[in-house]
Amino acid sequence: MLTEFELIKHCFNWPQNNETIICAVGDDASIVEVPRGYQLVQSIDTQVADIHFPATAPAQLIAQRALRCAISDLAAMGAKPQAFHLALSLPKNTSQAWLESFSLGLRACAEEFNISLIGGDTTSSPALVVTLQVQGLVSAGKALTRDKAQVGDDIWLSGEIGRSAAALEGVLASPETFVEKDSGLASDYFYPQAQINLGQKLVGLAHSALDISDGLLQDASHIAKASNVCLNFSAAHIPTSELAVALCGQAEALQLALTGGDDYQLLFTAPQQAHNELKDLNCYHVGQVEERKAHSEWVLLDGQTVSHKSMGYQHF
Ligand SMILES: Nc1ncnc2c1ncn2[C@@H]1O[C@H](COP(=O)(O)OP(=O)(O)OP(=O)(O)O)[C@@H](O)[C@H]1O
Ligand SMILES: Cc1ncc(C[n+]2csc(CCOP(=O)(O)O)c2C)c(N)n1
Ligand SMILES: [Mg+2]
Repeated sequence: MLTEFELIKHCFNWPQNNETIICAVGDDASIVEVPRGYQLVQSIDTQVADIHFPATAPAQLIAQRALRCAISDLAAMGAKPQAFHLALSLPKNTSQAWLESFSLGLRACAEEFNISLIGGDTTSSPALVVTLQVQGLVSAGKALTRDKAQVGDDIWLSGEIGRSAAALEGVLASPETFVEKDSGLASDYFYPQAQINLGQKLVGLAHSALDISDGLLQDASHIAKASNVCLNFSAAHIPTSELAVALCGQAEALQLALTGGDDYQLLFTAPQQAHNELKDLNCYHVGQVEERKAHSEWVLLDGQTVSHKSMGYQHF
């Protein structure tokens, strides 16, 4: 195995092409410029082997999936990706080939989303842990947040949900066999489609937004609580995928869409006058924001209390 410093130089010090990056990999800390009129949006995301991804999945997939999941939080805030830090904790026996594959996957994904690696930290560890701090830029005061949903807003989804959760059983059965992106559900798991372009288009259009990582119902409750409103979903309008229905049936596909997580689609609310524009952006109208009566539910399905045992993924 390479030494700690050889490894950083060899795998994580590639040229950056972004004039807002003043100091990147190699110094004690990074320095970035925030252009006048913009604010910096920052988020940190940890992924642990066999909790967030199968430890035996190809390294290049682990890397790019982790970056896609992390920048999804920038999409949810309407930010344009700028830079990221990588904290990598590696088992002592990690091979150079594994590291090179991880680095290639990370770099390809960073280039696809035009985001620069500006630093990080590398340690040994009993388990593989990938932590990504990501940051992006948004016009000052314009970021999308969870706390501005208004009674009367339409509720929208950026795409089909439940696809990745439907893929999980198959992915866990043989993670090392997945190689290339295709039209199957495993691609939804390994290549979550962070809604970076849509997120920026929603600035000025949506009142509130988040990305769905834990499951629609659980994540919806974050908007409801932050905005002190009730989100009432229409089950018939939740966009499940034909592939998931074919694999596990209509009822299970809906259940996975509501509570499965790993979607990385955006859930957002917008005033009714934005309806046509959002339809043109291929978004799905899935419910209404309503007044919440004291002590009543934050999230309803067809006006009813949600009876599902789990509302989404919980670590503890
Ligand atoms: N250990 C912590 N210390 C301080 N703040 C935290 C900590 N863990 C989470 N948070 C904050 O709590 C909020 C919810 O965190 P969470 O990780 O659930 O974000 P998320 O976007 O909902 O999910 P995801 O982790 O899938 O991106 C965020 O504002 C996050 O910054
Ligand atoms: C191997 C494997 N097993 C289970 C899952 C399901 N899963 C794990 S964490 C999580 C929520 C998001 O995490 P966080 O809230 O930490 O961002 C979900 C849906 C997976 N992705 N991979
Ligand atoms: Mg999020």
